Amino acid sequence: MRVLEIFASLQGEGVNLGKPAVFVRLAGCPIRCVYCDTEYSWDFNGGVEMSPGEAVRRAEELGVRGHVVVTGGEPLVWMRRGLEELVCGLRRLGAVEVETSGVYAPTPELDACADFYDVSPKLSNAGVKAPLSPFYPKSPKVWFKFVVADVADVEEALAYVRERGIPLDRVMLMPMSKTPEEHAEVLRRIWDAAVRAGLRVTPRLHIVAWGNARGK
Ligand SMILES: C[S@@+](CC[C@H](N)C(=O)[O-])C[C@H]1O[C@@H](n2cnc3c(N)ncnc32)[C@H](O)[C@@H]1O
Ligand SMILES: Nc1nc2[nH]cc(C(=O)O)c2c(=O)[nH]1
Ligand code: SF4
Ligand SMILES: [Mg+2]
Repeated sequence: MRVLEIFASLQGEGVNLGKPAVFVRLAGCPIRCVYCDTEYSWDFNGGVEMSPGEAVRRAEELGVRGHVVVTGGEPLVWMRRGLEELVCGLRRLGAVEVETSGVYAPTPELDACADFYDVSPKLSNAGVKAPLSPFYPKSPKVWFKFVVADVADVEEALAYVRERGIPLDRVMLMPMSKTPEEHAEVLRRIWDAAVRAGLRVTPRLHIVAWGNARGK
């Protein structure tokens, strides 16, 4: 598999917000959302070739225990090519959270080792066709994060979850942002709409602290 970066940071988003964690970012994404803050991850030939065992060893060397985040790119493109071994191996460091668009259902072998799925379904603001796999609304390990930039996006997210029977307490709105200024501006823009919709909001801690810096 091709690994872009392995680093220690705080989980900046979602249900595990604020937890110290090791991040393993895999290369390659075919989805290409217009707002993507990680465009450098799209290239499938990016990063370095690494066995799952070697990636686990490097993650372990960083010394952080308790939580691991596997992300990308779209990490699930590596299913049956090492992702299952990686996620199962990383469990000796702590709980493993997989960040995914939700387009691909996990293999049973991946599902056996993943503790959380942090699924970010694509609304019309992503400008792509990326249908959600029916696996996710039914899984007890799933939390959804919808990237929103304005009131219309919040309303679209609410309609999206209602249509699919996704429980509202599993859903979070996340401000579309790459800078602290944009983060604050979008939060203010969506705040009242989130209250009206009854939807929880997750900030993006790393964006507030560092902007869109690599390795944070
Ligand atoms: C880079 S993606 C990698 C995982 C997977 N490809 C996905 O989209 O969930 C990690 C997270 O960043 C979010 N994200 C990407 N660009 C963003 C932006 N400009 N503002 C807010 N969230 C963004 C995605 O929605 C996703 O939750
Ligand atoms: N601190 C921090 N938290 C994150 N949570 C999910 C991330 C990702 O890019 O998938 C991410 C990231 O890039 N940085
Ligand atoms: S699916 Fe994730 S990594 Fe791929 S373009 Fe969209 S936000 Fe970026
Ligand atoms: Mg990120």
